[in-house]
Amino acid sequence: MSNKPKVLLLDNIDPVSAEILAGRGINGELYAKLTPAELEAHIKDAAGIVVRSATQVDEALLAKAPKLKVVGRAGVGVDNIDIQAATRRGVLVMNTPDGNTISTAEHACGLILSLVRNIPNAVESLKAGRWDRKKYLGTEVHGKTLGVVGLGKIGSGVAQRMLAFGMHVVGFDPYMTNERARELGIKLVDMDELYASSDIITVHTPLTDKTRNLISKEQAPKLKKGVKLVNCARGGIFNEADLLDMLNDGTVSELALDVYSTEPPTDDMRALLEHPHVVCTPHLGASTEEAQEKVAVQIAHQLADALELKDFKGSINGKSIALSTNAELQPYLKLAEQLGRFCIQLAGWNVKELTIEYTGKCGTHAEVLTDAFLAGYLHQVDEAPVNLINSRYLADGKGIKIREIKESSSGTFSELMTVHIGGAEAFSRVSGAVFGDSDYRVVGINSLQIEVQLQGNLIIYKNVDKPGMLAAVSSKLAENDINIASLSLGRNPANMRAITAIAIDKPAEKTILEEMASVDGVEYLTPISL
Ligand SMILES: NC(=O)c1ccc[n+]([C@@H]2O[C@H](COP(=O)([O-])OP(=O)(O)OC[C@H]3O[C@@H](n4cnc5c(N)ncnc54)[C@H](O)[C@@H]3O)[C@@H](O)[C@H]2O)c1
Ligand SMILES: O=C(O)[C@H](O)COP(=O)(O)O
Repeated sequence: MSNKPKVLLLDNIDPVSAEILAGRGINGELYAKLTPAELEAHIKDAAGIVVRSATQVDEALLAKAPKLKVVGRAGVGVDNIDIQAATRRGVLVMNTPDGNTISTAEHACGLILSLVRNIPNAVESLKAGRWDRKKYLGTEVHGKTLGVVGLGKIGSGVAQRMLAFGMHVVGFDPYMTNERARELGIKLVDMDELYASSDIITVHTPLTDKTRNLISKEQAPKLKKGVKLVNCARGGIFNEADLLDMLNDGTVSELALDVYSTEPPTDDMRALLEHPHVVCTPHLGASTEEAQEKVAVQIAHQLADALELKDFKGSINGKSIALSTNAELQPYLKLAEQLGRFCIQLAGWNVKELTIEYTGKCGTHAEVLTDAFLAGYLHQVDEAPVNLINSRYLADGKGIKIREIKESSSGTFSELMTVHIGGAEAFSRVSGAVFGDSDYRVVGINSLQIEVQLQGNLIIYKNVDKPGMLAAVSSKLAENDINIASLSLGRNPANMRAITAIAIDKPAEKTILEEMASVDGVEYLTPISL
C-alpha cells in the first residue's frame, strides 16, 4: 500500500488536478460520482478531499474521515461544506475564489441577453418547425438600467460587460466604496432605489440571512413593473415560491435562473421552470473548460501547499494557520505552544479564564500566538487533533474565557508572554521568553523569577522556604537513579514560600512523585512532560 497522502477528487474535477498532485507526491483519486457507502469507504484514509457544489461535506461525513486535513472547494461557494464542523475538527477548508469569475460573469450576461431577445424560446420554436418572428419581439439593453446586487468579483464583471452594451448600471454592496464604484462606472444606490430604477436586476451575493428572499412578493410594490430578474449566484436569494405568482401577475416579466435552493430542483419547482417567461440552466455558471481547468489547477496547488504546511492561500477557516508561515513568528509560535503545554500540566483542567499578556512586538501577533498557546494548552483533548484552526473554538466549548493584553515594554525582557491563570490552585501566573533562536524558557512563576527550559521532563513544586527542603526532595530522585539536569529556585521571603523547577533526565514514576510530594513543607508538586 502506498504511503503517499491520498486526496479524493470528487464531482467531476478536471483531471489536471490529479496530475499536479502526483507531481507533488500526492495520490489524487478521481471519482465522478460515489454512493454514500463508497464515499465513506474512500474517505477513511484520505488526507484531503476536493469537491464542487454536489458533494455535501457535513458533520456525518467528516466524522468518517479521521485523517482528513483539508477540504478543497474547486470553485467559490462553500455552502455545501459544514465549516463549523470542519473547524471543530481542525480541518482546513479552502476555496478558489477567482477561478470561475469570468465564466460566471459571462453566463450571467448570456442569461440577460437570452431574456431580452427570447433566444431560448425562439430556438425551441424554430426547431419545432414554427417561424414566429412577431411573437419573439425583444427589447434592447442599450439605455436600460441594470441593477447589480453584490459588486464583488462576478457582480463587477457583469457590470463592466453590460456597460459595454450601453446599459446604465446601478449597484448595491455594503462593502463597495464610492471611489471604486466610480472607477467601474457604477452608481451606488440603496436597495430601494435599485428596486425602483432597475429594468433588469441581477444578484451576485452569497446566500446569507441578509440576502435570502432579497426579492419576494414583499418587494413587489418597490419594483419597476415588468422587471427582469437574473440569479446566477445562489438559490434562495429570490423567493422561488413567490416567483411564479410574480410572473403571472406581471410584476416580473422575465426570469433567468442558474441556481436553485435545492439542486437538482424538486418537482414542486416544475411549474416555475416550465413557465414560458423563464430561462433556466442547470447551475452552469462555472461550467466552462477554462474555469474548470483554472479551479482544478488552483485547488491542487493550494491543497498540496497546505498539506506540506507551506502556504494556506484560499483558506476560509485558517487565518492563524495562514499567518503561521511567517518566518519571524516561528520562535514565538513555538514558545506559545510550549507555554500552553506547560500551563495545562501546571494548572490542571479547572481553569476558567486565561489572560495572555504580550509584552513587546510579539503583541502585534497576539491572535495567532494565543491560538498557538491554546493548541498547546488543549493538546490532550482527545476528540480531535488540536491545531491553530480549532484551538480557540475548543477552548470556547470548554467554557474557558480568553483575554489578551498587549503591553509595549517590560523591565528585563523586550519580548515576553505572561499567562494569568484564573482559578488555578497554586500557580496563577507563568511568563515565558525566547532566548536566541530556539531556546524557549519559563522565566517566572507567580511573582517569582525562575528559569527553566521548556523541554523534556520537569518537576515543579511549591514549598515552605526552610533549610533542607531541596536536599529532602531531590534525594528521592537520587535514590531512584534519576539524574537532575538543571534546577532553578525562586523564593519569596515575605511569605516564606519558594517555587522550584527541576529538569530531570527521565520521567519519574508516580510513586516517586508521591514520595516527593509527601516531604514535609512541600505544598504542591506536579510533573510536566514537554
Ligand atoms: N452560478 C455559478 O455557477 C456560480 C459560479 C461562481 C460563483 N457563484 C456565486 O456567485 C456569488 C458571487 O460570487 P463572487 O465570486 O463574486 O463573490 P465575491 O465574494 O467576490 O462577491 C460577493 C459580494 O457580495 C457582497 N454582499 C454580501 N452581502 C451582501 C448584501 N446583503 N447585499 C449586497 N451585497 C452583498 C459582498 O460585499 C461581495 O462584494 C456567490 O454566491 C457564489 O457562490 C455562482
Ligand atoms: O460557487 C461556485 O463556484 C459555483 O456555484 C460553481 O459551482 P460548481 O463548481 O458546482 O459548478
